[in-house]
Amino acid sequence: MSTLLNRLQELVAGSTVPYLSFNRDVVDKVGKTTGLLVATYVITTRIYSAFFGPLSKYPGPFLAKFVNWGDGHYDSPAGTRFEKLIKLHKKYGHIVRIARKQISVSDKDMIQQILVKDDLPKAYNYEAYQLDGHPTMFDTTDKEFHKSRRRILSPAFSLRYIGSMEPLMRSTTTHLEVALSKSINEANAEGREYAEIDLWMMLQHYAIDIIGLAAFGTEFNMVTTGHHPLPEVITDRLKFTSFIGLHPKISKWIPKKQHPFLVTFMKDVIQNRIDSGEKRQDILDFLIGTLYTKSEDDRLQIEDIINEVVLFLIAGSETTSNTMGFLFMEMFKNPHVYEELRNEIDAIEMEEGQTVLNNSQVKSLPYLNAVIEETLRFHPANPGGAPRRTVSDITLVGNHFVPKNTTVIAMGMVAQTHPDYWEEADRFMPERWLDPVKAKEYAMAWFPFSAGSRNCIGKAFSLQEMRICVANLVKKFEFLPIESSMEDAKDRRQFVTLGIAKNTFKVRAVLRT
Ligand code: HEM
Repeated sequence: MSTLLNRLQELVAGSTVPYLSFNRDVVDKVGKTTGLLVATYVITTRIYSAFFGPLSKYPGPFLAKFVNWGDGHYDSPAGTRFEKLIKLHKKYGHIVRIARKQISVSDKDMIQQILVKDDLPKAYNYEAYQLDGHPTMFDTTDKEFHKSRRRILSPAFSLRYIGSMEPLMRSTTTHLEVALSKSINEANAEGREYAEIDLWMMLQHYAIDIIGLAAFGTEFNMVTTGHHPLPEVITDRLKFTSFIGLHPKISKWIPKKQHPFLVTFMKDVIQNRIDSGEKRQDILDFLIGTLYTKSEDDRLQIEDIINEVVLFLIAGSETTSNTMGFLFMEMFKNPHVYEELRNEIDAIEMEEGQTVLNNSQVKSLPYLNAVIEETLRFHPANPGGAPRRTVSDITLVGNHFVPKNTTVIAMGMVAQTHPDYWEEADRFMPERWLDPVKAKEYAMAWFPFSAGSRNCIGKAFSLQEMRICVANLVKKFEFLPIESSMEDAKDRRQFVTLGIAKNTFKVRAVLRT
């Protein structure tokens, strides 16, 4: 009783010291206990998930069992994440646990299941690409949203429509030939037998000119003039986009706005198109059409249109030009392939008055198609795989259980070079595609354009462009490798699209007579 009285007297006298120290003790104890409980919970659940959880049976790097690190973890040096994943698959097999809640899969049937049969939605890291809160057809993770966008844009990729793109592909090919011939003639005038040209850059300019015309009827003239501010801004964006895509956690804190130059440029293009009332039936036309649609769900805002068009410029340029660059590299490494292709193309005569081979002359050339397919097998534009997420528990072919909320990467690049599915898998061998029965079988393990509802909408477009460009270049020019360029080009990097570290590939070019 007297102690209680003493305490009361202390408090009344304003001495709060004992009171506070009593509280601090309690707080300390509660804090420590809570901390201990949380730590115990985290450690126990991590240990459980690492060694006993449903993903524990899948092999992978030891630390990956515990940490849910982002894709950036494997991306050192920058742009080489795909090489790390390939190595992990070589070491651990078709299913690798690459992070606590992430697996990478290279079994062809499982990939078909993930992308086609189960059609799993895209993983949330795609959202890092979204600008100003306006998702595009490529980066949305919402299946319904995607369906509606794809429906709007599909007509721009119908075979008939792509056929109508042919004249612009042929005229851009003519520009490319003129630019190349000019360099060669200048070199000859200076007494050199050949011109040294940057084939990589020339092909990039070519693809940008084509997609600029196809997407919104704008002539960039990159092939002729060598520069235009819009593609240059887009190239910068691509590097930024690649970084944020790999580091989605950091990217949450970075404001993601469309580049002001792109906004102003595109707003002008859209406004001019609306004011002129011109109907070009290009991608922009289909997008502008949505501004007047009755259905509110289908009505896009200007920002949506800008982001979609920019997406097409990105998705439709380096993917295609870099594939053609790799194709020439492979032909330099395999001269018999170059010779075979040249023979096939030389057998086609130019028609009276014709200066450029057209699509109907080249679309069914077996060897040309085989060389393109084989190039895409070794150098797919997206070698880092397609990340998807499980929205419920699933069982992959062969009874491999994968729980809900797991990121599953469909690692097509590994499947399409795996000895389980390919004879002489490491050899660049276009001939393998010439036997229709075998080709059908191989196609089941070939994913350069992905598969399922999120496959590449531009596949037919890019194939047509590559056939026309490669056939005409092979027919009219002789390209010869430069050893140092070939050596440099071995360093491949993926910044959204697969490319080469130096972004330049010099070759010697001669006019064929
Ligand atoms: C060699 C050329 C090309 C290759 C190898 C290629 C490859 C791919 C791949 C693998 C995807 C899926 C990406 C993912 O799941 O993250 C994709 C999607 C896409 N591609 Fe391509 N692409 C090429 C050319 C083009 C062209 C020329 C265009 C446009 C004209 C284009 C437009 C798109 C779009 C819009 C998507 C997103 C589709 C969707 O989610 O519905 N691509 N492409």
